[in-house]
Amino acid sequence: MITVTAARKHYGSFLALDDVDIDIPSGSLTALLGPSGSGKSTLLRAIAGLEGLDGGTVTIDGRDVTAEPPQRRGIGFVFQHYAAFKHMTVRDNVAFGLTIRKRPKAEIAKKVDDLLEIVGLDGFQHRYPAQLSGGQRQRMALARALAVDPQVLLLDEPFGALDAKVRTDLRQWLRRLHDEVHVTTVLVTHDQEEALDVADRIAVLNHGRIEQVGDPVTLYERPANDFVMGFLGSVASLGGQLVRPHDIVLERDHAAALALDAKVADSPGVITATVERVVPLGFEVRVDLRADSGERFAAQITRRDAAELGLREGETIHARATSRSTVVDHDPALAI
Ligand SMILES: Nc1ncnc2c1ncn2[C@@H]1O[C@H](COP(=O)(O)OP(=O)(O)OP(=O)(O)O)[C@@H](O)[C@H]1O
Repeated sequence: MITVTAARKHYGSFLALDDVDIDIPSGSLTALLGPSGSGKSTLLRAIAGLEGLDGGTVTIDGRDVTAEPPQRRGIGFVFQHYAAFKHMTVRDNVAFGLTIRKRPKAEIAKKVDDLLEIVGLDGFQHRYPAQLSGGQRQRMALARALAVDPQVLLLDEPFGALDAKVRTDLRQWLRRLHDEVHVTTVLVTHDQEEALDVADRIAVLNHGRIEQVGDPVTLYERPANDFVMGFLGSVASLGGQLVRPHDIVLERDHAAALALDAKVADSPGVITATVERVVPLGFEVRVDLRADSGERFAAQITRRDAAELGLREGETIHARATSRSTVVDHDPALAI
């Protein structure tokens, strides 16, 4: 378990970490998610020991490492732009941490072979970093970080510089790798889809503070506040209330909309709106709407529902958030 308690960090007069408390369970893959400048990297670097804190403590498995340098914290680190040793082969790059620790040659050879297989780079041991793709280089970086059996693996936007398809492949690969090696992993990302896809816990940061920590489903379905709700998925403002676009049901008939089972607290009720656009998104359809009040919002419905409704631009429709709606929980007692 990594425990960060009351972490504070200033850069000049700017407060980058504002009394951050977080527990990261052993064996978890925890994502630090937040917008640019929210303090994710600063928190990760503080756990790594690459950034000193103005106040607060970091413990790893019960050991207070606040005053320890990075090399004594038992961590492996991978950055967005991994600094490989260009003049060394893949094999020697991965072996680096073991070589400087003067491990026996046979042990190093076995370990490197095992790791290259785990990261899917067996057969690449004699290549140089320049002869690898960006995704392969990041996998080599992970193998190198794992070589010294770290207690904790810290990843700062490791796939940030790669194109969308490679990113998606690599994050699924990371999830499988984590299931195999179980090392406590902390991943910094600003991409909510990436966090939802790979992490078993997500901490949402904003302005140097943690807004909420929880598993992806809890954060998506029971966000503690508007910020978390808006950051983890699309939102629509319906009668002044934030709801998920796919939790909005559309009816041609006002009475049918009123009859919908909508046990949502502070339900905005039935909103009468004009269809502005119908946008096919594949399996679903996004319906852009303008309420009589002038408020614009979007509903997301299946193609089948859209076909049944036979929606046309300019028509009037009745919208309601149903009982399945994710409505922000304003009760601070329930906020995690
Ligand atoms: N060495 C530094 N000196 C001054 N300000 C810094 C320094 N490092 C970070 N900051 C500032 O602290 C804030 C938090 O930075 P941090 O890198 O932790 O954010 P982040 O959430 O990781 O953002 P990003 O996704 O853009 O990397 C930012 O406003 C940044 O400009």
